[in-house]
Amino acid sequence: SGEAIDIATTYDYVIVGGGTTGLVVANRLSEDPEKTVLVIENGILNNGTLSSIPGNSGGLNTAAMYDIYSAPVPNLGNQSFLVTVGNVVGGGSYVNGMQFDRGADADYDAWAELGNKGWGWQDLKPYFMKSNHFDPPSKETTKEFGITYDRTAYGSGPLKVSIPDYQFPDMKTMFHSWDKVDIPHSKEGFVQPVGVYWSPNSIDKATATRSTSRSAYYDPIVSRKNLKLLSNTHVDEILFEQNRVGALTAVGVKFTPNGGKKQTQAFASKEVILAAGGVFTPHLLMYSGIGPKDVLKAAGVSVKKDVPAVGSNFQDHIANYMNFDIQGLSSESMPALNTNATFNQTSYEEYIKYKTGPYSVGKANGLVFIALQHFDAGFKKTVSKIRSQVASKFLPERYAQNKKLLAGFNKQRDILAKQFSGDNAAVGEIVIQPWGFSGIANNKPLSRGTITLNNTHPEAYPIVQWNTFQNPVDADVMVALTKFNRKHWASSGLAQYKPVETSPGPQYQTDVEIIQGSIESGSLQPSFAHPSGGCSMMPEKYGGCVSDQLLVYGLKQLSVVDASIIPMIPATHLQATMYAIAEKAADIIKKRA
Ligand SMILES: Cc1cc2nc3c(=O)[nH]c(=O)nc-3n(C[C@H](O)[C@H](O)[C@H](O)COP(=O)(O)OP(=O)(O)OC[C@H]3O[C@@H](n4cnc5c(N)ncnc54)[C@H](O)[C@@H]3O)c2cc1C
Repeated sequence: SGEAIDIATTYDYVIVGGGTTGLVVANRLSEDPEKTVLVIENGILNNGTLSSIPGNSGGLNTAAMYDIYSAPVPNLGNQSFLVTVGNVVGGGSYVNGMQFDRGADADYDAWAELGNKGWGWQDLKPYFMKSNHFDPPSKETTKEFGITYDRTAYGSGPLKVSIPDYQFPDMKTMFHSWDKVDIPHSKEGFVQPVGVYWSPNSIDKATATRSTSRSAYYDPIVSRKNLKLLSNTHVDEILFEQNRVGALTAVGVKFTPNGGKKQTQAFASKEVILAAGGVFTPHLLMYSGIGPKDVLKAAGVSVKKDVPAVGSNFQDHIANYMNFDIQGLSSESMPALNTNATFNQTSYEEYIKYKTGPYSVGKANGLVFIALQHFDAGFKKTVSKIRSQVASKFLPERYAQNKKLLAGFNKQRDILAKQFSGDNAAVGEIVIQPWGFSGIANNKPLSRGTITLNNTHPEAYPIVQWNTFQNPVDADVMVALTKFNRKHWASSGLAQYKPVETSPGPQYQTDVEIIQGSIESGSLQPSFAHPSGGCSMMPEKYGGCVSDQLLVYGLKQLSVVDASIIPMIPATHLQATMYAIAEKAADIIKKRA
């Protein structure tokens, strides 16, 4: 792959992006040998072990990611942040933290409530099951660590997920430090995702390696004659044909193999399918002339269709990477892999020989997803604050000028206010790891970001603006969650570790100090690597970008299947949801053919 195609070629489907969703859709559409499918992916087929060995997942594999940085975020001290996106065959699934979980039923029901028929939890559940397969840990590990799970919550799909047999000894204390905390305790996160529970990783138990959209959906079918993957190749533009009355049909793409080779074209007789992800799908649409006309004009891109929804409603989870100095960790620990060369060496040999030990586990297998009332006694005040706000005051300027965008946000706000006042949807997240690192996240932001074009180089990386904390409620929630997590680290369940907060730091006590200190110490991050929403699935009256059939409004034969379509970000790491969305998308696309 990656070789130049000199002659224009026609396929039934051209898929832009061979990442998480792109490869799922490619697999399903090419099940019919009569249908031809071309996938074009900017990244390479990477066979390195940095990502495939689970124990390496603590850090970022930046070589397999884009080097794109955000616009300065006004409420985060005008800092720019890395926008984490995979640039590799497999996309995010190849570089992610391998957490595998889902949002609450209410998180998906919200999508249906926004007017998307067929996108509630009961509609999506079969597609979660269609995509995954779960392997439990050994009986001994299950017993020793008090792990609970329910196999029937998973299916028999291509993506292999598991809780590894090996667990760091401290995971037992760290996980069970939650036993007496007054929050729901869930036997299985895929059945009841609100509460504290054991959670799998996208690790194939049979090989003890990372399971990705490539390993699960592409490698096994690489020999299909009707499927072609062009890797290391950039899609530059979507090609449209205009009929006499001006209607636009997507007919193909322009692309260039990386390395200064010649630009060429490929044509799609049925559909061009965008799977370039939450950051680059909005970019490609705008660069191709589909987007808010003022954004396009400012960058000198000629407007083919004015679609204000492109690059609007952009969302992510907000993270606070808290850290505690702790004492008395077992000699077998994640930090010991970095500090003890002998332990590292024997662990690595154990992994290579027996596929077990510290290198066979990912970041961790414990998650806490909690409703606002579980961590904020003043939650009712927060709900009234949300309800009494003049929404447009806390949104990007474009919302004040666009009634549909504002109507869409107001509908989302109603749903969020309902979630914030109840206990059936999570607002906050705490990741349980067997050491002093304690990442927490506000999973239900009210602030909305934008993706726009670089005015001098519209073909270059887009301008990603998260707008973190534009709505002050988002900071209130983060403060409450930070205090709650502090309290947990000071509780008897963790007393044996004598934890001392190092990040953001105990010197920050008032609400204002907690936010300022978290920004200054660098613990606060605008993204949990879940950029989404920039081409949202919503009715047109709500300023949507694609319909519940995933077609871009006002255009023919152009669909979107990636994280851009998420209208409201669910409280979960996104990948399991992306696999389900892609499975459903493939069915929708097959049906209309
Ligand atoms: C560092 C990191 C950690 C994460 N951790 C977790 C986790 O622990 N658990 C979890 O559930 N989720 C996690 N996620 C999120 C999850 O992986 C993503 O939400 C998911 O992969 C998104 O799928 P997608 O198909 O929308 O986009 P992607 O998987 O990003 O696929 C988009 C693909 O399109 C390609 N592309 C873009 N533009 C072009 C172009 N113009 N031409 C050709 N190709 C193009 C990209 O190279 C990419 O491969 C993480 C993500 C990252 C980046």
